[in-house]
Amino acid sequence: MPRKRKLETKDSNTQKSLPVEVVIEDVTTHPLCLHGPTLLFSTEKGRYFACASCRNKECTVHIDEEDWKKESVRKRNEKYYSLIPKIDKAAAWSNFVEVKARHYVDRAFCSTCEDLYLVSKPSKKHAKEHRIITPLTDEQLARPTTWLPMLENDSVEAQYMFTKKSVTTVFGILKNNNISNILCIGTPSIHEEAESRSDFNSILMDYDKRHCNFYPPNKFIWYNMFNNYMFNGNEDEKVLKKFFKKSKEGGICIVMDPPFGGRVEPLVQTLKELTETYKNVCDKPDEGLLSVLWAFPYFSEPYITNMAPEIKMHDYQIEYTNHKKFINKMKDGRKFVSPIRFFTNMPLRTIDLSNDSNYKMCNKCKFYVASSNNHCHKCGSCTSKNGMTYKHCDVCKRCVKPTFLHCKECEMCCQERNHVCGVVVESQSCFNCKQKGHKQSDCPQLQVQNKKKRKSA
Ligand SMILES: C[S@@+](CC[C@H](N)C(=O)[O-])C[C@H]1O[C@@H](n2cnc3c(N)ncnc32)[C@H](O)[C@@H]1O
Ligand SMILES: [Zn+2]
Ligand SMILES: [Zn+2]
Ligand SMILES: [Zn+2]
Ligand SMILES: [Zn+2]
Ligand SMILES: [Zn+2]
Repeated sequence: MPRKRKLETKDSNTQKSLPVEVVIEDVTTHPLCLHGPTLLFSTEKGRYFACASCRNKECTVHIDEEDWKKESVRKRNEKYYSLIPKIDKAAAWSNFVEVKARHYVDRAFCSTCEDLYLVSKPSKKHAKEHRIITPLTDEQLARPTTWLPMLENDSVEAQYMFTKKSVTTVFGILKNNNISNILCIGTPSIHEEAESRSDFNSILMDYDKRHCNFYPPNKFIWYNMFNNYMFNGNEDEKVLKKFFKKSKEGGICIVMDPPFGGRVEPLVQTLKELTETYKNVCDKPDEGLLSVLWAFPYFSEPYITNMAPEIKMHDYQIEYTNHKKFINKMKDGRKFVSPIRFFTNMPLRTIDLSNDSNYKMCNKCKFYVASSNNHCHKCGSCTSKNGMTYKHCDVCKRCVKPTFLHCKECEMCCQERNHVCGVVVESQSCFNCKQKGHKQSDCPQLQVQNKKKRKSA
């Protein structure tokens, strides 16, 4: 009798083992929610439209695909045309100019109202309990990420800022690729740095609309990266197209750092749509995907390379200033290793880490890898993903984490600690699709293929 297998499923959108897929298609005909067009999700139980914003629990729009065909449902959804907020960028900019013209002690920002104002001339009364930040120097106005309170709602906006060192690494990579135009998606600290330099031109697209208080209308777009939605519509489309046109001659790169729980499929779709716009505007029909430097967890690698094979993962461990979870993990005394890596379609050899003693040049791979990474001659690559030194298993014919041991019963390498034969552990990945939580023999991908084969036979 076959042993009963327990499959742990986790109800998060981190794509660990949740059988929910995003259907990739044109979203402009989808129902709306306050965050722009919804995405179409597909599960075993059926397909439905829901908020595109990553794990947004506050947004309750949920419409079954079948119901969307009904006139009454469509009518009810129309209200969102007028409900979706817009921002007055011109007014925000003239306010900034007025505030900037005054002495720094007169400048203040109310974090509760998201309002930049003059202490001597408050535009409205800010209640006692409001969080006021004052004074504000020129330097602070130029770098709001250094003092704006972080939005730390982990599920939706989770803001984690790059350290200075990581910012420097990004600019080094861009320089090595002759890039002078940066489309910053969810990377305000890269935008700030670019704006402070004369050799770069940049635009920020972010869901945090507080940034509109500090930039002229052509430098910031209030944006949802999961459905490629610009809240100010046509006005923003023109701004983006103008930016693309201007970058026709110099190189251009998208530098993107999505919230960590974000889904890969809609993000890749966004990259493709932005590339299409660029190609049309700049009349470059034969260009491939725009250059991209995308910060994301290493365990997303199979999903990203599956959807966009030209995007490769580099071994650089991106550092953040305020990752609470990161810092907590360090309490047990172990050296903390950031799980965030760069994914890029630029040549990996252009990531020069010669000044960083935590990295070494692999002469076989021809790019920098973590010093702890070992080049495996059997696999033909530096195989570590998570910063540990992996070891090769001759039975599985691949390198595995050092905490794994080959189990004859399970016919695969399994986490050594607490291993129970037959129980598939969340952290184990399938040899076929690399997804976690099931073995190759249970791979849904292979089952679909087998079904198709059976049908055609
Ligand atoms: C992990 S932080 C990255 C910050 C970056 N490391 C930096 O130093 O500039 C995620 C960023 O994406 C933005 N963001 C969150 N959800 C978004 C969405 N749906 N669309 C666009 N931007 C979003 C956040 O406001 C934040 O700036
Ligand atoms: Zn206030
Ligand atoms: Zn190597
Ligand atoms: Zn190996
Ligand atoms: Zn093995
Ligand atoms: Zn599988």
